[in-house]
Amino acid sequence: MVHKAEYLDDHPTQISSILSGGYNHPLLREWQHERQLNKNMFIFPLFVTDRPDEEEPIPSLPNIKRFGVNKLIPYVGGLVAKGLRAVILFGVPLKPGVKDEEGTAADDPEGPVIQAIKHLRKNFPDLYIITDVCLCEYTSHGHCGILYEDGTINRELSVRRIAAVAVKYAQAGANSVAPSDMIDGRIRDIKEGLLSAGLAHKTFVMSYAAKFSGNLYGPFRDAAGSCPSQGDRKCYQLPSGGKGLAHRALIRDMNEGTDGIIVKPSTFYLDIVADAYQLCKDYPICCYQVSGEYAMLHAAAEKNIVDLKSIAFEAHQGFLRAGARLIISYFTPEFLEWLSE
Ligand SMILES: NCc1[nH]cc(CCC(=O)O)c1CC(=O)O
Ligand SMILES: [Zn+2]
Ligand SMILES: [Zn+2]
Repeated sequence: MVHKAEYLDDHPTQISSILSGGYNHPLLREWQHERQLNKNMFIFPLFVTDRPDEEEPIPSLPNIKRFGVNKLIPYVGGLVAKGLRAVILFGVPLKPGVKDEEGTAADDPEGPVIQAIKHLRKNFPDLYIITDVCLCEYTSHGHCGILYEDGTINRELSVRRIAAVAVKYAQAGANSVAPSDMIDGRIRDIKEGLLSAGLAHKTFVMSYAAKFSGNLYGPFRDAAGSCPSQGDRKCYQLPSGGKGLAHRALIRDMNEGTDGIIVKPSTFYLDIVADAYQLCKDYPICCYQVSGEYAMLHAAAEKNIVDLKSIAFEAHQGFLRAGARLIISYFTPEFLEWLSE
């Protein structure tokens, strides 16, 4: 067995152990990045409500607010001026009584998402609009699909409904649809729906292909009011130890015709991101730094355990290192500033 390159035997000074010459200058340190963080990689999550004048902070998500359409446009305008390229929309229906078993409100033409798509499209023609597609914000039970009487997911009805919602968002002007339920077969139904609607050629299907069920979605569920009233999502979203299952889910969504791949959460799942980079090498890989990850970094910064800006760079550089090309991040407004400095 060989532990040492042969030529080193002639060099007792171990010249190959001297690495610091490669990073002793700030510019050199940047040259060591295979890829640099860039404004065009960032996708900003927006919570949109059906109360047009609402602008409401979310206590567990520092600096993030829920917006009604009237407040959304000026807010997004400020970010577009700083270089924002893409957003992902999450609907938050607040009107009492709109939630039902089937999530009917998800594609209500007067509902928050379709209204937001239309206003954003009109005001910012170049903004790339992705819509999260899920039923959990709209169902009375808070699950991501339609349920059988025994509370388990009715796959057939769920994916049909999710596909119908995705098509409505694309018809309203969304550039991309991102189904986040993880129910088998929804990518195929969405693609077929887009094809029948004549929209498949201009809609990017970005699947949450490896979405793990876990402890990091709490602040989001506060923001969106989408916590399941009974049970959890463990029967349709992956167990945290499920590396093999994650691979199979990535392959499933590629076979069903997805265009892009999201891995979520990110920081605790960088091995899965790296695996996706190999397994889905012909697809753009997107990391979603979820609400819990974001909130934890803020909490640590408030306790002076970390410096917020440095830790945010470190985390996001980790996503790129693992193989991500896109990042859904609540830090997007900060990065638009930081990357301008
Ligand atoms: N299914 C909807 C959805 N899409 C993205 C997130 C979470 C994002 C975050 O925590 O920032 C969720 C919530 C969930 O699965 O409970
Ligand atoms: Zn050996
Ligand atoms: Zn959901």
